[in-house]
Amino acid sequence: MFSLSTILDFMFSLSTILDFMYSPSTILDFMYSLSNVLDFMFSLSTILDFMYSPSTILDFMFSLSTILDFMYSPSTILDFMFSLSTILDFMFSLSNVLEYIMGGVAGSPEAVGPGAGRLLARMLRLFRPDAFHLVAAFSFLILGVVCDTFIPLYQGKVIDMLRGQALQDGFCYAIGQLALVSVGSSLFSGVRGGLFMCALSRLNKRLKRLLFHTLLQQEVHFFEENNPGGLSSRLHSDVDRMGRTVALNANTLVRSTFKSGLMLALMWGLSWELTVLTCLEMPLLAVMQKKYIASTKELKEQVQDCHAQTRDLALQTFSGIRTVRGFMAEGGEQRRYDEALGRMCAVKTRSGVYSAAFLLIRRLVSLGIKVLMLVQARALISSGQLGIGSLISFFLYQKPMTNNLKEIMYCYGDTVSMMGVISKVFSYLDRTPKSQKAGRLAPEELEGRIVFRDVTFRYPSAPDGQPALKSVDLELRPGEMTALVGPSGSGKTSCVGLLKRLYEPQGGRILLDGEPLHHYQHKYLHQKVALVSQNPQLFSGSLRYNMAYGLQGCSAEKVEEAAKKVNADVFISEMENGYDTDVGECGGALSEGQKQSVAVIRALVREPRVIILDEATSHLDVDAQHAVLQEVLARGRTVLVVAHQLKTAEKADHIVFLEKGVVVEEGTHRQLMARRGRYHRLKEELFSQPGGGKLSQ
Ligand SMILES: Nc1ncnc2c1ncn2[C@@H]1O[C@H](COP(=O)(O)OP(=O)(O)OP(=O)(O)O)[C@@H](O)[C@H]1O
Repeated sequence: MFSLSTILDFMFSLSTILDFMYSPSTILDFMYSLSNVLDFMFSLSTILDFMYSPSTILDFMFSLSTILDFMYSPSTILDFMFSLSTILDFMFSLSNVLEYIMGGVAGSPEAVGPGAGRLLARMLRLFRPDAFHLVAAFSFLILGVVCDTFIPLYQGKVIDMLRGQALQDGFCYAIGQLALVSVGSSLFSGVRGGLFMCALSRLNKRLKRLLFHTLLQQEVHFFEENNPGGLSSRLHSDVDRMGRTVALNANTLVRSTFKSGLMLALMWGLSWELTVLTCLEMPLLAVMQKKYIASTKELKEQVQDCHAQTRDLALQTFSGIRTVRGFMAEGGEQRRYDEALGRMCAVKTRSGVYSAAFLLIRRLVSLGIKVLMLVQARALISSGQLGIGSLISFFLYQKPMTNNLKEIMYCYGDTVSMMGVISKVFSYLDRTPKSQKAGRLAPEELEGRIVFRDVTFRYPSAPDGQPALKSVDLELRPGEMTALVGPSGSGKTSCVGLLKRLYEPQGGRILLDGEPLHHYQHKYLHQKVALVSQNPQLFSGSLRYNMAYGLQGCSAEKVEEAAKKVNADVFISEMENGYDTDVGECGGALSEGQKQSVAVIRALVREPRVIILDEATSHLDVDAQHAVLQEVLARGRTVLVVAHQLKTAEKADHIVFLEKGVVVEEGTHRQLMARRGRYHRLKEELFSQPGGGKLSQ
């Protein structure tokens, strides 16, 4: 018998390890199966010990007699249960309060909105491609549950057999059955956990891919309205959370519901009176849970707001560290962060106190029901309607049964708390970009003539609704360099934004070779109309990757040829890895001038017909500036320069002077100076200032 017990011990520990390996994240599952195994091992070893070791017989008898004592003396039961569970309740409530105060709370149950069922159904439909994994997982789940549920029944049977002779004929058979269901329970739940994790990671991949794709399609204004940190967190943590919550909760819900049904049937067979009392607890707790969720909804929202506020504050400070340091604003930022932390702590403490009070009341209700059950059990045993083995079986069912019900309620609360996140993610997935859909036009020959005809444009987020451009008419001719000049805020950058279709005008049209911009293919338009800005955005990767950015199949020769034309090959050849040099995060390993060279090459390799230079060469040396201008103007290209420097505007063939979103003057430098109008006045003003020469003030 000893060796049999050792083999069983070994098998149980092995199956538990396998279980854990297959479902590492399902800690609850693991703990639950572990407790089953432990339960079984405990009862088995107790039974074996009982037969072979007299001292344990005494222990066992003592524990049995304690149970019997409880049955026959209600006052002891009450004393014991009150003292034990009051201590436990108090400790639990205290730890809960502390956990909340220390900031350990996350997630918030929100009231279920009318569309919650629809959202959930849609979320579940996303699992459709994983149907095979899910069917297999649920099959193993049901097998595991069946095994699980029969464990206490066999334990009760074995205990009942002990009351007769030392060894009955069916005793070994009953132990074999018990071992079989225990091993089956661990094995099936392990395989089920593994399959669920597999389905979940596949869903995560699909959902993230889809959301990233949808976000990439949105118009630029969307990214101005939603900060990048928030979007990235939706894409990563929210998608992870919603997948995990729905998958694990569906798993737990099915398992707990099926198991509860099966257990209820077995418990009803043992004693219907005790079963009714057990079931009383559930609706009471459900009503309380609902009330608690409703009353703390606002508080939970406040906790989330506070989290977002502190996160944004830290992000803003870290990303603007140069400004913070430059203006010695560390103290101010620290104060702002401390204040935000203080607000968060206060809200969390309030939320923790509510939660602890709820928990305390819930525990007291559970305790009351337990007392009633013990009183009833005593009456049943006295009248001979219930055997000790059956009562032990019933109690062995009762705890997991209560746990199942708690799990079902937890799943409900957890899923409800995810509704806000799920609906936000779906709202992004459903969002259609507000920009006009690009057409299919992609002519082989493009002259590059741009015409702004009566263009009026207002930024969607403009606070006062004032248009940035009002009835603008202008023409950019091929082979000519046109300069946009005007004071700060006059609308120069807005013209560039419209030309690159980052925004859509509300009135008028922008034509490229006589066709509205949105008639052209998206890829074609951005290849033929290239923008080089003063502070170009570089991405982590090599110089070559950044130069050919967005161009698939761009040859190394083409990149190197463009670099030579603008004298950039000199600094590249001095770098240890040449074109393969890593530019660092956001190009942090390059100087401002080197970044501008990369941006110019990035535009040139596209062989554009229209080039927009937004003070794009301000950090280059004179030779490089000259080389860039020559290359840009070659091949009859249309060039638009946003001129912040006077000398840049003077070089242009045509100057357009903007003020408050209106074209007030245009012509060559000579014509505008002769007219002695706005351009002339600005030039005079600049020359009268020390260090003058900058047009945008
Ligand atoms: N993203 C935006 N959202 C709302 N309003 C904006 C936005 N960008 C610019 N504006 C407003 O539009 C107007 C024109 O701005 P724009 O950037 O086109 O001027 P600019 O001539 O390029 O100025 P600067 O020379 O300083 O770059 C300004 O009144 C500005 O406040």
